[in-house]
Amino acid sequence: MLKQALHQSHYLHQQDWSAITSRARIGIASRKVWSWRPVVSMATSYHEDVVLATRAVRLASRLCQSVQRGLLKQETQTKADKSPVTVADYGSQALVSWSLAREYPSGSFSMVAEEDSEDLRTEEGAPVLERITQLVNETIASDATLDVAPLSKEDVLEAIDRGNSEGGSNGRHWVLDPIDGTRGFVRGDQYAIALGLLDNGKVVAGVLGCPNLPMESIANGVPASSNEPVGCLFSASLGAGATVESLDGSVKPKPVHVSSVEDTTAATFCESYESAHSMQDLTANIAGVLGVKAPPVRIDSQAKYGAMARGDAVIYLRFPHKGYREKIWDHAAGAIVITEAGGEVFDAAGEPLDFSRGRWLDLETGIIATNKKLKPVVLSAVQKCLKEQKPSAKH
Ligand SMILES: Nc1ncnc2c1ncn2[C@@H]1O[C@H](COP(=O)(O)O)[C@@H](O)[C@H]1OP(=O)(O)O
Ligand SMILES: [Mg+2]
Ligand SMILES: [Mg+2]
Ligand SMILES: [Mg+2]
Repeated sequence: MLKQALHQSHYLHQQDWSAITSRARIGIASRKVWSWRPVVSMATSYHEDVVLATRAVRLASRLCQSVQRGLLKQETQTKADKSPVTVADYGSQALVSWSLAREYPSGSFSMVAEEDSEDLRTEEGAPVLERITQLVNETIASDATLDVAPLSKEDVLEAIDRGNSEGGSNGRHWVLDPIDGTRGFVRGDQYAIALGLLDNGKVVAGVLGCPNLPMESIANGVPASSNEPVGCLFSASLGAGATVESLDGSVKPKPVHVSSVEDTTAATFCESYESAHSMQDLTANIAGVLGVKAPPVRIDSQAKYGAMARGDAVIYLRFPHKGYREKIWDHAAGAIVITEAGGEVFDAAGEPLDFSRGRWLDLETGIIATNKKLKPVVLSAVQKCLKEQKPSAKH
């Protein structure tokens, strides 16, 4: 409560500041950009936030790419919830947090992020922290635009822990999954650095860095080799559409749109690579009811949302096993990329995802994304299959 009250008072203060200086801020790249705004409306532009988010995600992507290239077994730990976490998860979170927070007045930055520094503060965590700090500093040093002193281990811990916000329905909060799809990352497959922005409980901007996603369509699976660059960056902000560009900047942003397929028999669907993350027997039933003929495109992480936003697949079905609670950082960036590309993301009741409730998403069984035309028929197939599911397998 106290935190929220403090946040709100900053928020009000910043409204005044923003009104006075908004004109001066536009287009000045070398100056610090504070981008507080009073209310969510179609007239509000989140362009500057997307610029900041893009810079942060690119920086973190470089660290992740470097770790994935030389991934060593001892660089993977298992968290208490049995999900793997690597030095890259921590390093990515530290870099995004550091990169964004330096643009904000002290104490006014809020971020809801997956990782925390607890394990790194133990004796066992000391060498891991050492390695993360080294990776963070190497990445910063490799960026010619950043002329800053190296971060200390304490700076890195602090940056990671800046992700401890509870989010909620008031004010502005960044939402970060530093590596979404850690299992895919460890396997050498798809993963994403997913960064969203909440304004009064609504996702208003999002950037998805997908270092292993080819710029060409993966409708027929991920090609083994390609002349197109690998590494995509999707971005979107409220009312401004969604774009894709190459992560390395060699291909400029171009608008993306979800598939316009209206006939489910011609539709393709995507889902988790990991069968432990989604009930693939249920999704196969749903696909059967819809008459989908093609086999699913199975890839890790929110890269699925990016791929869908440019039409590589028409439907995304995600039905975690009983007891799993979805987190906001696993969907915030992906959801706005899809909606700004003309699609919809909803739960089994047909409701849009509610990001205003804190760190978790409270939703009615499963997450579905598709185009607006197909929503009713997909929803009805989902509801039919859920009803027919054996009680023991139900959520
Ligand atoms: N048991 C689980 N069920 C569903 N999702 C999970 C489970 N464990 C981890 N996840 C999260 O699912 C997402 C990736 O799923 P997928 O690749 O199947 O779409 C990630 O956010 C991953 O977390 P993490 O960010 O730690 O990788
Ligand atoms: Mg994780
Ligand atoms: Mg995740
Ligand atoms: Mg993660």
